[in-house]
Amino acid sequence: MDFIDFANTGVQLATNAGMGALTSWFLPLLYGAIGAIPSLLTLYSDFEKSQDLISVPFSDPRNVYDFIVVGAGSAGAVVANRLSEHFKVLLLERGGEPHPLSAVPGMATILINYPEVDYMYRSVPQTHSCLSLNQRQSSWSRGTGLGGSSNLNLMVYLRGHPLDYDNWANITGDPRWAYNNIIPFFLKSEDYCFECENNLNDVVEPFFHRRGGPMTIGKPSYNPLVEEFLQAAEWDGIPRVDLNGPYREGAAGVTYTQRRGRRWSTYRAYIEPIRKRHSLTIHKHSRAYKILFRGDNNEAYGVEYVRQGKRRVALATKEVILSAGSLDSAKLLMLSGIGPRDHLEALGIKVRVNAPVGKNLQDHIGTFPGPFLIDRPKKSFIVERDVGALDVAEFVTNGTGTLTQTGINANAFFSSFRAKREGQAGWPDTQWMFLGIGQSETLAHDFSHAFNVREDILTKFYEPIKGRDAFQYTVMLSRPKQRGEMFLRSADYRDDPIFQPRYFEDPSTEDVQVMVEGCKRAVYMSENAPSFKRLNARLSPVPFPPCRHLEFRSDSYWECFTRHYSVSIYHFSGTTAMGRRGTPQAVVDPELRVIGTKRLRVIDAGIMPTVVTVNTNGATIMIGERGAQFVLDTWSPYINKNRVRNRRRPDRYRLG
Ligand SMILES: Cc1cc2nc3c(=O)[nH]c(=O)nc-3n(C[C@H](O)[C@H](O)[C@H](O)COP(=O)(O)OP(=O)(O)OC[C@H]3O[C@@H](n4cnc5c(N)ncnc54)[C@H](O)[C@@H]3O)c2cc1C
Repeated sequence: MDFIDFANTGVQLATNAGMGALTSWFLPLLYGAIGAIPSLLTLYSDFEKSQDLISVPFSDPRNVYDFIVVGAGSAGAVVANRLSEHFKVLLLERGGEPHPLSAVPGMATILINYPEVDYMYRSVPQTHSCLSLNQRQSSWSRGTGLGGSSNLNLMVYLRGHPLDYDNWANITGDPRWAYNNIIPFFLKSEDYCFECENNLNDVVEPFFHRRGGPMTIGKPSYNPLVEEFLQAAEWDGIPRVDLNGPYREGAAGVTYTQRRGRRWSTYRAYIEPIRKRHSLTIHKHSRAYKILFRGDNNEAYGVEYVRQGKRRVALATKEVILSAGSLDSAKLLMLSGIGPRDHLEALGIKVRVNAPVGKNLQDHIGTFPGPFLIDRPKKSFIVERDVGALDVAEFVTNGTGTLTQTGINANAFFSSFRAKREGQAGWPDTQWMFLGIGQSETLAHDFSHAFNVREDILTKFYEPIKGRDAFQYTVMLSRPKQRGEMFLRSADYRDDPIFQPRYFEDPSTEDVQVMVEGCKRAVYMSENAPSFKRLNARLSPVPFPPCRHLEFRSDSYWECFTRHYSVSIYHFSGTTAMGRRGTPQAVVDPELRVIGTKRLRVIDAGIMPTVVTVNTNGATIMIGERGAQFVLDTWSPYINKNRVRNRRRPDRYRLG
């Protein structure tokens, strides 16, 4: 019984008991339930871990497979599925089962930054950004368990701009990464919910969508203020488009990885349906810490890992594939002797390949201009008003209603002064995520918890307007110029790496100026577009506390605001960048093989040579599909000889 079945039973009982009575005591119950989240998470994860422990055999079984895939996240789940259609695959995953609460989109922001579901990495203290964050450290969340960060993310599904991929094709010299050539891999994964289109004015390009793939994509049934936002964007010159087709600039209501209102993680899409597949073995609670190599040409033949506290070795007769995410695949490579020579030698790690691992680290940084107060009541989403017993019932029984949204309701992409000056007006470098959320009681606490922002500052900023209908934006720097880097803290795999993003440290200071322009444009549009004027939308009069000394709304105010209230949008990439062999940034070649080794690939968000200009999950799933196909093409002569195909296990999934 999953969470939804469990909740269904509860709702049935509650309905029988009389829904009116339920509604009156629901609010205290809701707050109680939110307060109990840490205990619920711990209880579930302890239980799940001990259940898994029972399944681990005492003696080592023969641990030999065709392929070992390390990490079952957005990309790894795809790779394990596609390869195990034809070959014996071991999928190693550091975490366990996805937490049942993660199925509820309305819980998404609340669940971030708990150790049971999130590795909770932190950047080093920043000097030009994140100034109002605790210790000036950006929160670098990473999802754990089967599904990885696709269990924890805010579910926005966007593929990216055509030029993102044409640029990759240029960098790699490989036309297979050009937009037109990767579209089939987006389509391969997609199960587009055409019937979820709930706004007649939205644009959908049917040619760029299909039904029937594993990954269901669609629009949530509840999307506050989105039509007003899209009309405002049009008024401001940003047309309505299908943001999952080709566009120059454009805006659209949000598309989520969602089926029947629930989160549709890569676990749900790619792993759950094939858990009985005979050729797939899953070892949960299994953390890889070293790749095994043999010979002078660094041929990978296995992985050392710790499973439920015990050291294990697994062998791969064909390839080892790292899909541990951009931060952990890079870490694993460095621990195994592939990385910058000086750095590895300083830690006493034997260098196999001197490679720029961790050097090209990129992320998207965001800030939150607003809130914009509105006069029409009940237009925005306010949790204590808009989530009642009936809403829970609606979600559980129909998969509709207020709980089907994560708080991000629409997106728009446009080009800043810099993009225009550089002749790239058709390749947007700024994103607005539109948040139709009002000023809930717990907003300061929730944002503080999710993004590591100082709660005292957010309380002063949001408290005076508590309970008001409102909306706000996340402005995101889609094409940052600055690059960061990551290092190992030590040669001990248990230590978190050191992450230095260097947000806003580009010598030109234009990264922050692009953000300032995005904030000012959001204010102008929100206060002047007719669709928002009808709601009397206006910027809250409360200035951001650390920037009080500056003229409110001036350029210097917005720069201060952006430097203080800046957070990671969790789009870490580029640490194991693909490129032409022999070029300084390349860690993997265009077929994702680790340069300087044999039988070793990286297939995850780390291979992006430049971060896509949109949220990264969609691109990472595509990388999983594209990468898996490279592997299958390499080993195609063996495919027909393989008999494991399509056989199913009698039990739920094989233990051991
Ligand atoms: C809070 C949050 C919100 C986000 N919101 C969005 C959004 O709305 N839309 C969007 O497009 N993108 C979003 N993203 C980004 C997106 O989810 C990621 O880019 C994407 O999931 C990365 O996929 P991946 O396969 O590279 O890594 P992951 O999905 O992180 O998978 C890595 C997996 O490897 C496992 N692992 C790590 N180390 C080891 C090891 N040593 N041994 C074994 N297993 C290991 C991990 O447990 C994990 O399961 C968000 C991310 C976060 C964290």
